[in-house]
This record gives sequence, C-alpha cells and structure tokens, in this order.
Amino acid sequence: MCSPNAEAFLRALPKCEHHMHIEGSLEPGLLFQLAKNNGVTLDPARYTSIAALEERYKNFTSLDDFLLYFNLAMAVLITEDDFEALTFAYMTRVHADGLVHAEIFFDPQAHVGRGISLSVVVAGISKGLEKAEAQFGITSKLIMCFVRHLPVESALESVESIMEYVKTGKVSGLGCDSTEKGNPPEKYKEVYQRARDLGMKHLTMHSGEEGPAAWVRTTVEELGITRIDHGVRSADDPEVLKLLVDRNAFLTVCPLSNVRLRVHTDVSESPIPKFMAAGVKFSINSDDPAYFGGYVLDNYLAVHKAFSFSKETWRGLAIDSVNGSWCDDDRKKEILALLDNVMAEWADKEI
Ligand code: HPA
Ligand SMILES: [Zn+2]
Repeated sequence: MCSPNAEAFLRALPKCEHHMHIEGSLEPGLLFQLAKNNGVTLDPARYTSIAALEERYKNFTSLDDFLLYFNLAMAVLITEDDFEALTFAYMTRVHADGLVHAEIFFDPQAHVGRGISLSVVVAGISKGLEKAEAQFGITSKLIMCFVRHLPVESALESVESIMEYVKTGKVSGLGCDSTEKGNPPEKYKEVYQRARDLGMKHLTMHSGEEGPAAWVRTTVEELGITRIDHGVRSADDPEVLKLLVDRNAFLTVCPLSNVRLRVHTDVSESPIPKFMAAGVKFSINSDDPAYFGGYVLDNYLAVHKAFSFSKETWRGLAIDSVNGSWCDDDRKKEILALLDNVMAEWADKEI
C-alpha cells in the first residue's frame, strides 16, 4: 500500500503518458454496451459477463494470449461515435489521475481489415481528444501502429494510407506493436524507411517486451529508432543499456502490463532501478489499462509501492517524462511550471 500522502502527491504530479493503446482502454462495461448498441454477437464462450471477463484478464499467459482478447473486442467499435466515446472515456478517467499530456496508439489495420474506414477511426478518436483538450486541458498526440502479425506489405500500405492524416496534423507518429516473438525488428526496416521517406517525423517501436535485449540493440542501431516501447529486456545486457544512454534513447515502460503478461512476476522485479542507475531515460505508462488492472496513476502507485522513491526522485522522473514527449517546447515549459507548483505545495510534506 502507498500512504495517503504518497497517493495524493503522485496524483498531483503532472504526468505524461506515451504508451497507451486506445483499443486497450475498452472497459468490459463499454464493450458489452457497444456490442448491444451495434448488434455485434460476441463469442458466448468468452464473453459471458463483465466479472468473468475481468477474471480472465487476470490470467493472461503471454502477450499473444492477451492479443487474442484485445483483437476480438475491437469488433464492437463500428461508428465514429464509438471511437469518440472510447477516447473520451479514457481521457476523462486519466484526467482524474493527473494526466496532462497523452500520446496514444491505435492500430489502423485492425479496423480497416474488418471494414471500418480509416476516416471513421481517425475522426472519432480525434473528436474525443479535442473534446478532452477543451474540457480538461489535456494535450495529446495520436500515433498509428502497424501490427507485426500481418505481412510487411500490409504495414507498408497502412503507412501510406495514414499520410493524409499526418499532413493534416491528426496523426503525429508511427509505432509498431502486436506479436514480438518470431518477428525481429530488422523485418520492419523497410516500413520505417518508407515512413521517413514520406515525411513521418516521430518514430517508435515496441521492442524488448518479450524479445531479447539484442533486438533492442537492432531497433536502435539498424532501424535508427530511439523511442522504444517497453524495452525492459534491455536490462539483461549492460552494453545495451550503455547504447541507450549514448543514443539518448527513451523507453516507455509499463509495469502493470509486464506483470499481467508475465514478463515479471511482480512490479518489484521491474528493471526501473537498473535504468535509473544506468542513466536510461523512461516514462511510466499503462499500455492497455482496461486489460492490465490499472490506469497511469495505478502504475505510478505500483512503482512507488515497490521502490518507495523520494519526492525528488519522482520530480526527476516527471521531468524525464516531459522531455521524452513529442509535444512542442512551449507545452513542455507549461508542464514543467505545473511541476514546480506541485513541488512547492509539497515542500513541507512527507510522502
Ligand atoms: O504491449 C503490447 N505489446 C504488443 N502489442 C500490443 N498491443 C497492445 N498492447 C501491446
Ligand atoms: Zn503496448
């Protein structure tokens, strides 16, 4: 347990989230509601009740076991309003957690492949983000991910089709997710190169979640990508940690996800202290909050419970999180000013 003061401090700390799949914020309640609204029949063996589904989510055996549920559930997302509702529900929830900036993934291929047009998906998510900025002041960026379980050709098509939304500013970056085992990063060199050629500026990649530290090395050295989603397996190789520091790389770490997907058995096994000792920069994120037992603050609390950081340490992590963001310098300054205010308010209080 965290003390009430620690919880209040971590809630107040201005937080940025860089690793959250919007489809992974689809709570069982909204899932059943949208299935009903849209007349979607869910597999009755898997989707019996909210409680049963929540129990099943506590027993994922691997990334692929989770991905089965993650991909099945998307069937209920049909209309622009569905995507807007999903996005706004997430933003409302994290506003209460003290999130001030969100960089959000979505998987275009997963939607286009089942007949939902890209324009519907992007318009719905964008509306949810715009409404949240107007109402809560949370700034955001939208990042498309291509999925590793489909052929490279499909990823190339997906990157090409997203460019019209990059040009209008609705989409800001490219990531890569889904099954890691059997899909080493070098397989996707061409996809990232195409994105660069087309003018995509912000690049990130899920790497070193289940795959080895050597794949994080490849991601950095051969693909030239220095934002790494997860990257926790880097801690297995001190040379890779050194490479991450030398290249000023940034990891988006997801502690509760790593426990639910059995990367570690407990948050206390997270390599976060190793990253800090080595000087590797990272942020703390929820990944798929509806599936992994918590939103961004829950992840901060779990880290605090495991490692009992001081206020100053948390301040340093909050600064790294701001600096690792893809927002502009003015927004970074605003968030850092919020952080100064919080630190001043908490100057005389213990956590
Ligand atoms: O953590 C993840 N890893 C890979 N693919 C994913 N798709 C959603 N979340 C994840
Ligand atoms: Zn992820």
